[in-house]
Amino acid sequence: MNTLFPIFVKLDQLQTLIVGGGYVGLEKLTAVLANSPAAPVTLVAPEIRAEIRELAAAHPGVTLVQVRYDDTYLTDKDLVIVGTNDKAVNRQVQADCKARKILVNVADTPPLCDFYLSSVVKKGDLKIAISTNGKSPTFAKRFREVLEEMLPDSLQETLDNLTAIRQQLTGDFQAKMDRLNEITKVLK
Ligand SMILES: C[C@@]1(CC(=O)O)C2=NC(=C\c3[nH]c(c(CCC(=O)O)c3CC(=O)O)Cc3[nH]c(c(CC(=O)O)c3CCC(=O)O)/C=C3\N/C(=C\2)[C@@H](CCC(=O)O)[C@]3(C)CC(=O)O)/[C@H]1CCC(=O)O
Ligand SMILES: NC(=O)c1ccc[n+]([C@@H]2O[C@H](COP(=O)([O-])OP(=O)(O)OC[C@H]3O[C@@H](n4cnc5c(N)ncnc54)[C@H](O)[C@@H]3O)[C@@H](O)[C@H]2O)c1
Repeated sequence: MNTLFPIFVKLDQLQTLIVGGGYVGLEKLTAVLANSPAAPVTLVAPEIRAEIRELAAAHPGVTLVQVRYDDTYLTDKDLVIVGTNDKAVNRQVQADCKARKILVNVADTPPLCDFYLSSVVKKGDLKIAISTNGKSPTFAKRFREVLEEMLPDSLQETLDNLTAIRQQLTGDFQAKMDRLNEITKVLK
């Protein structure tokens, strides 16, 4: 049973720390910025890949700190993603986060994660997050590609129309709900 509870997090209102500046750091920073381009993110690592520097140059919310991790970088952080090539460092960051009740993702080490990243399908305002419960990230990626292909670009127009209708509807809560359910029946 997949007991993970999906939520959509406002990363542009939170402080995120990424520890590690290699391929994993790049992958996770890319995932964060693809969804929340203005998110304040600090990335700390003694070596930082050139692609990460390019991303940081294009995203003013990103701060790069070229030093080894120490726990002072957890001050005022809400969310941490760690993926260094030193397992002892990864474990230490996880323990430091637990002590401070900060949610942490240890990339590639599911038992140490408080949350997983998901594959994300985007069509305008519609966003679908895919989890395989950690069973196969590759399946999640492929399924994202299938859904991206399947969903029409016109979906945004549908959402915009529904927003307009939603704002114009009068009556009590139940009446509005009934009307919106009636209008969207065609989707079933
Ligand atoms: C969805 C996505 C989001 C993202 O990272 O942004 C994501 N992994 C992605 C890709 C990917 N990751 C890996 C491969 C190589 C092929 C393969 O192993 O399948 C590929 C494929 C590729 O890159 O093509 C390696 C890998 N990943 C994990 C392990 C450890 C293990 O399984 O034990 C290992 C083995 C490491 C090793 O061998 O040492 C673990 C996790 N990876 C997760 C998320 C979480 C579960 C998500 C779920 O429930 O499915 C979880 C549990 C934790 C986490 O990292 O958050 C992103 C696709 C984005 C997209 O394109 O849509
Ligand atoms: N790259 C992948 O797709 C992938 C896939 C599966 C598993 N992994 C595993 O994930 C780990 C990281 O992979 P990678 O490809 O990003 O490695 P990498 O060698 O490209 O980068 C490692 C990063 O960790 C940083 N680092 C090391 N010690 C640190 C410290 N004390 N504080 C802060 N940062 C520190 C380094 O400076 C570097 O930026 C490895 O153990 C690897 O085996 C990677």
